[in-house]
Amino acid sequence: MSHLIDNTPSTPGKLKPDKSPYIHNRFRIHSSSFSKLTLWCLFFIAFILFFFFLSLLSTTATTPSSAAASNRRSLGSTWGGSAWEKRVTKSSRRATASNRAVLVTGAAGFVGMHVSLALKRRGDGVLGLDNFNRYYDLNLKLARQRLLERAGVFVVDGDINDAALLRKLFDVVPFTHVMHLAAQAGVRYAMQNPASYVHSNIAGFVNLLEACRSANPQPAIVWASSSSVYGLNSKVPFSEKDRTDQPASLYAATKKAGEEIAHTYNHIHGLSITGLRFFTVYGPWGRPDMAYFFFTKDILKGKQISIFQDPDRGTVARDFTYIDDIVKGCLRALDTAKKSTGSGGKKKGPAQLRIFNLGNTSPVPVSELVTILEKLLKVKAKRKMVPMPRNGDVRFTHANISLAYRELGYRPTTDLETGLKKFVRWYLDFYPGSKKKSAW
Ligand SMILES: O=C(O)[C@H]1O[C@H](OP(=O)(O)OP(=O)(O)OC[C@H]2O[C@@H](n3ccc(=O)[nH]c3=O)[C@H](O)[C@@H]2O)[C@H](O)[C@@H](O)[C@H]1O
Repeated sequence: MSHLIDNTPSTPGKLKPDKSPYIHNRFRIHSSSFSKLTLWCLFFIAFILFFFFLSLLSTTATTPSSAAASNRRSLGSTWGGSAWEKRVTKSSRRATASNRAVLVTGAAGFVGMHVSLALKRRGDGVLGLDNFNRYYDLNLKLARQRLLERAGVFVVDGDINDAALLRKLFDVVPFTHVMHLAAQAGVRYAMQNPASYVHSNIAGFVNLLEACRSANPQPAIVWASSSSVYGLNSKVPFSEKDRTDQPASLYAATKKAGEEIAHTYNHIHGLSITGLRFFTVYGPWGRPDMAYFFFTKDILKGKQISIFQDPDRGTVARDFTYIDDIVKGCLRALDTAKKSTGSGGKKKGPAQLRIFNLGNTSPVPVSELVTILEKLLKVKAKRKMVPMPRNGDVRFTHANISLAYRELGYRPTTDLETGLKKFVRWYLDFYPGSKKKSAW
């Protein structure tokens, strides 16, 4: 130890002069073996770095598989591999009587699940796609997925913003149709998370249309617009020819933007596109963020519910439409959709572009909805009448469905009480403890 102490500099940058030849020699011997060791270490490090950068280069190269891999990482889903491809192919295989292979986006969603089941039941090839986001209870989405799985519908876990995934799906399956139901829904949530509406309803929709226009053959597209596009329009009932340039929520604005984007892709690329304006869809397996759903939950819990009232004209009402009627409308839209005219990204001629209202044509005040729920649940609601907040809601919706009737043969048959009865039966079955906890 002493020699080391002896050689410590007394002045910065200087070594003390060597006093012993022994020490001097040892130092020389050490320093020469040290420099050899350093050299070898440097070689070794350079060698490792060389291979590290080589592997980095090969993973970031823009080959489809590496792009897919990086997309997968960034979007948090997992897809790919031969077992996965087999499931995709099997699910998309149509029965002999059908000539349709349908990609259903938002398949683990409310309308998506019902439409997928109906398509599968009649023999169409059906592949689901869903990003399983956490906007509402994931367990409900997973339960829908299990139901679909049992019916032979595979739901791919992925996002419509994942271009590589969409490319892959169209490579594996020549889809004849796309039923696009994936969206960020809810009119009031847009105040909290506007970006999610832009992400799903605009960026995601464009990404999907890009995949469709490049696909060969190009599929025909049927997609979910919304009654909310009528916004502040006061002319009733709402007809497809009425004004849709006064949206009352960002949700409505993104759906309206979707309609304009659809026009562009139809015009430039020859995609056949049908937009369906759904009017407040309800029923079994519904969305927990919707009023009829959380009213049921809160009434059973004995919690107070807020019923919105218009400060000027009182009644707030909706043209509530039962899920089975909506499903029939979706299937009719699919069956009457003409083929897209483009191929390989090039338009070959004018293509079909349609928009339809799918409503029930009989608006019901929200207070009446609550009265029906009270009767079905046998529990009195704790009502609080509050002025309708100006955060996305509109006072009234009422669909004119004559165009859908004429061209699709769409005719809704379920009144609100009948539909809610089916919803309540499902709810009590799905949440078995909820009735016992009620204030009844
Ligand atoms: O047709 C559509 O295009 C949209 O339908 C649905 O929107 P809405 O018609 O607004 O349904 P929903 O929220 O169930 O409110 C129902 C009624 O309860 C009233 N309402 C609501 C909440 C509350 O606390 N109190 C209340 O009175 C409220 O004022 C309203 O009158 C979808 O969510 C939407 O994604 C979109 O698809």
